[in-house]
Amino acid sequence: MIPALEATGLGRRYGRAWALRDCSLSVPAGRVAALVGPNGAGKTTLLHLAVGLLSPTAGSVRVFGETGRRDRVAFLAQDKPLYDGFTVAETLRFGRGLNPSWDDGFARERLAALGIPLRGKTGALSGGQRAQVALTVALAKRPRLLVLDEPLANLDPLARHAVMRGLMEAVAETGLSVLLSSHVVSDLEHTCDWLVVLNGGRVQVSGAVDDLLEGHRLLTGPAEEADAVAARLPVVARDRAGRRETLLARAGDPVLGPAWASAPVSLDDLVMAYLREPEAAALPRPALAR
Ligand SMILES: Nc1ncnc2c1ncn2[C@@H]1O[C@H](COP(=O)(O)OP(=O)(O)OP(=O)(O)O)[C@@H](O)[C@H]1O
Repeated sequence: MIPALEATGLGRRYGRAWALRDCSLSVPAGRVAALVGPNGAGKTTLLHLAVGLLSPTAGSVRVFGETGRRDRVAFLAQDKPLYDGFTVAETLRFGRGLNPSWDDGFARERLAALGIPLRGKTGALSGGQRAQVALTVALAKRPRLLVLDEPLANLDPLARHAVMRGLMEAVAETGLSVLLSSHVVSDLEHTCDWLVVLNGGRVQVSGAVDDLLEGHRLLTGPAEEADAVAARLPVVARDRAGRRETLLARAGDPVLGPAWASAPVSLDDLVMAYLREPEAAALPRPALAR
């Protein structure tokens, strides 16, 4: 199947500084993919390249196999742009005028189900309601790929949950592919099924969340034996606390000595371990071999 997003040697420079460098990854269609990384990692740059708001300095990015056309891609920018003076109904009318594939029935039903009145001004809505209106506008374009830059920023936990649930419902109903950036990894664990970690403009991790979680373990044991364990297994990060050491290893469930405990990793453990070790990478071959 043609991937929703495929980047090959993708790079973008601002002046002499590379914001994104040598980025090669592929996100399959029908996934909810999370793009995480610290401030300045290059997330917005990658999203803008994906939707065609920026052009690459190097390499290429394809959406459903195409480098040029972006007519079935919807983009929700970081500041969730809505015209505060418009009512919700006017916002929908504006969207309908601009988008040939606009689904007005869907938009009205979705807002009614969320209890958001059409006659109110968008400027008077709560942050969570504004996020839902912006998401409804993006979904009503009936995109094949929806790209969202920090859709959970500035939302409380309930609103974050509601936004993620809305996205998952849209994916289940329409087969939509989603790429979203976020700082809040804990909100992504049960909703995103693909993970991309960007750090310092480079891709550190790209893969199915299930495979990544199954392929890593937290191993805790006596600090004096940790070097021997690390010599046998690919270790991403090490953390010593007194006489115990915890290793986050890229391994199934290794057989270790009786003094060692092995536990599954959470998405948060995994992301934090890679971000602390910028040289570590979990990428599909041949990127890993490189
Ligand atoms: N228009 C620009 N001109 C010059 N440098 C830029 C421009 N946009 C981004 N950069 C730089 O490129 C790098 C990546 O920025 P980008 O906004 O893509 O990161 P990000 O991961 O989205 O960060 P954040 O989480 O803070 O939004 C940063 O060092 C940033 O300063």
